[in-house]
Amino acid sequence: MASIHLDQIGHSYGTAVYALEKTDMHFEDGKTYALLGPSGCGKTTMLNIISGLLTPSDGRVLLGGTDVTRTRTAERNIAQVFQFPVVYQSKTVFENLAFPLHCRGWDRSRIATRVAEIADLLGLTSRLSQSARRLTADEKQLISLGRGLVRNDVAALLMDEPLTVIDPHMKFDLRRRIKQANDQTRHTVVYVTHDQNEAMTFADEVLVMSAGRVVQRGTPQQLFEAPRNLYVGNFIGSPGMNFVRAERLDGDLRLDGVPLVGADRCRGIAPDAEIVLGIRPEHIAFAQGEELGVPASIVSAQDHGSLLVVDVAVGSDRLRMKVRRDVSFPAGQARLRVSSDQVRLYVDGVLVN
Ligand SMILES: Nc1ncnc2c1ncn2[C@@H]1O[C@H](COP(=O)(O)OP(=O)(O)OP(=O)(O)O)[C@@H](O)[C@H]1O
Repeated sequence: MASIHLDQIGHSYGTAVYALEKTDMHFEDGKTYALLGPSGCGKTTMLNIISGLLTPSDGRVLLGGTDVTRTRTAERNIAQVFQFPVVYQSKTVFENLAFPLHCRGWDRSRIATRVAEIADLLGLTSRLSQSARRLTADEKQLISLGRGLVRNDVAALLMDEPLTVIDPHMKFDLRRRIKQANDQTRHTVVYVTHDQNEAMTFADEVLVMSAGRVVQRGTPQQLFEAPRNLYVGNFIGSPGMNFVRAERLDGDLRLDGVPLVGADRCRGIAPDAEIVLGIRPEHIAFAQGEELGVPASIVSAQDHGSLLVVDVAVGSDRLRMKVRRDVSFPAGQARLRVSSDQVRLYVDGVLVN
């Protein structure tokens, strides 16, 4: 395994607009990273620069400290898994999984042991002697994944939306299995996805991208708890963070007249700055009994499985809150309890506290 360093990397596909703006990015040896963002934000461009499928317009790629910017993909000692299965149709499942190990000159018994481990992990043991041609698209993609995971001596494992063709029912289980495999091998993994669930459950660190830039990188918890700007707050979470303008009175920040955040958290913020409160739907509840709460009216409720997402109006603002199905709440007017310590403050769209 190796660290990956993108040293002042940038890329343009021949136009004035950079698909990947100049950036310096370090991926630690043995950690799992997700590149997360909407279509066209530059995830695949970054991945292809790491794999060598693309030569960057600017900067250098270092694998384990060695400059590989001009080194061909085949010589970078990396494993890749793509969106669609790449299998040798004429070979059996066993032969497919064994292929990368044969190429490295492993002996037969070592290959058999390692292939058995990976097949077990991916639930392919009973299929090992079958021809790959007969498998479903799901199963073929499992083989591609298996081939990516089977070598534990690669510098890095690069995956580009590898679960796209996988049946949604299997995705959860498969994510768990890939994670489990990786916890054993401690590959350096860079995983491209536009699915935040995939990114947040799979990666040690997530890089949220927008328009050719990494706008925030952090652990799933950091991205959830302290989004650096409104874009990340919106993008992470389902539904995303609520943003409402705060009223500033006697130093406190209020929502519809109710104090939410104390003056101590506004220290250093210009007195005339417009402060926006970022509140996660998970951090709003209905106030109980005599408890002081923010007055609100219920607009609608949507079913999200075991939870309801309730749309509420507070003055002229709309907020969404997540409520357990078994919590009863009033049909019209309500009062909201907001977890003050979880409220984030933004000025000019950027997190300040
Ligand atoms: N070969 C190419 N030639 C010209 N422009 C390209 C090429 N490949 C990508 N682009 C452009 O570069 C930008 C970034 O594309 P990229 O594929 O890296 O984004 P992405 O986040 O991976 O998107 P997706 O999830 O849709 O694959 C987009 O505007 C895209 O249109």
